[in-house]
Amino acid sequence: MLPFARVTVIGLGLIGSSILRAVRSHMPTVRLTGHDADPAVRETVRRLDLCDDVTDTPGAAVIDADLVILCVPVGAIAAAAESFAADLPADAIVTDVGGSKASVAEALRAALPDATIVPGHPVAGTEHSGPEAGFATLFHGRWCILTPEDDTPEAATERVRAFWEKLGSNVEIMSPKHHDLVLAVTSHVPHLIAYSIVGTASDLENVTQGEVIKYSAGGFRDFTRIAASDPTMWRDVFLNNREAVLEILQRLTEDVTALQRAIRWGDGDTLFNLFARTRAIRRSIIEQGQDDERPDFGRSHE
Ligand SMILES: NC(=O)C1=CN([C@@H]2O[C@H](COP(=O)(O)OP(=O)(O)OC[C@H]3O[C@@H](n4cnc5c(N)ncnc54)[C@H](O)[C@@H]3O)[C@@H](O)[C@H]2O)C=CC1
Ligand SMILES: O=C(O)C(=O)Cc1ccc(O)cc1
Repeated sequence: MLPFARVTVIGLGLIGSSILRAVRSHMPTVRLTGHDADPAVRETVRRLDLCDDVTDTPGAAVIDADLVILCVPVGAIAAAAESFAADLPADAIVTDVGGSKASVAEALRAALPDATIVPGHPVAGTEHSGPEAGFATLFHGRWCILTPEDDTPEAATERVRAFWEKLGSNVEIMSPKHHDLVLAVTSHVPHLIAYSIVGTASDLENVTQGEVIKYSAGGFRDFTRIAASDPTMWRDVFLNNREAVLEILQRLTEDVTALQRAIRWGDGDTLFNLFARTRAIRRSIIEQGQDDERPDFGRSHE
């Protein structure tokens, strides 16, 4: 028994197109409809034949949907939801994939006051964007976090859970506020660090005579991958998770200051103990199969 028969995806970039591909692959009888605000993206999705119908208007896309998934940058969620509000069937469930949750949940509720909404976030992605960057296995073995409201019918949350499990994900339920704090630590601040160090290195290119790029085979290269992530998407994430990101940045600043002091005073024990602890964290992530070095992670398209 499939959780949904007619699924509509609004926003057909990396995540939206990956969902289309994954539904085709895991639930081939589901009728798939897509819409994107950008006509060039709609054309690409038609050419790639990723869904049954690509509509030119958002209203036509949702008119007979039983699940609508918003896959747009979090700053565009309100406008995207408003654009189809008048055509949404009363019994449809609306979800999204935005990387921040508290402000997104509020925007969805304001735009769709009577709808059944189960906000979500697949914690799976890459630094690429657009419909050609998507792939069907993106969600395999990855967490998808759902943040239903207190009065969301449990049956609706369970159907959305079943949908993500069909795509190969593990599903966890938490409050939007807790999601935003956890993701600030594990994803948002790490991206900010990458953007920041690559920017600093680039500013220093005059001093280093081009050697930053030349010798970027080491750890710096990993930072450049993350810092190549979509500028619109990440601008919106930081503006929509301001409180948690600022809280974690404050903690990080204190910890970096402590390391600065250890280096200045030659306190090798402090440095060694931290590095040993962080090495163990990396090893436990790999043991849990949560790293990107899995053979099916789909990086072959890079
Ligand atoms: N990129 C990643 O690794 C991940 C992204 N996310 C979340 O997924 C969402 C989408 O991100 P990506 O797919 O990476 O971005 P993307 O840039 O590849 O695709 C976004 C698409 O949304 C379209 N769009 C923008 N405003 C629209 C509107 N009002 N109506 C219809 N279409 C509209 C754009 O034209 C674009 O094609 C974001 O909210 C992001 O936080 C979640 C997990 C991972
Ligand atoms: O590419 C990477 O390293 C990522 O961290 C992917 C990612 C980006 C944004 C999300 O909300 C979730 C996952």
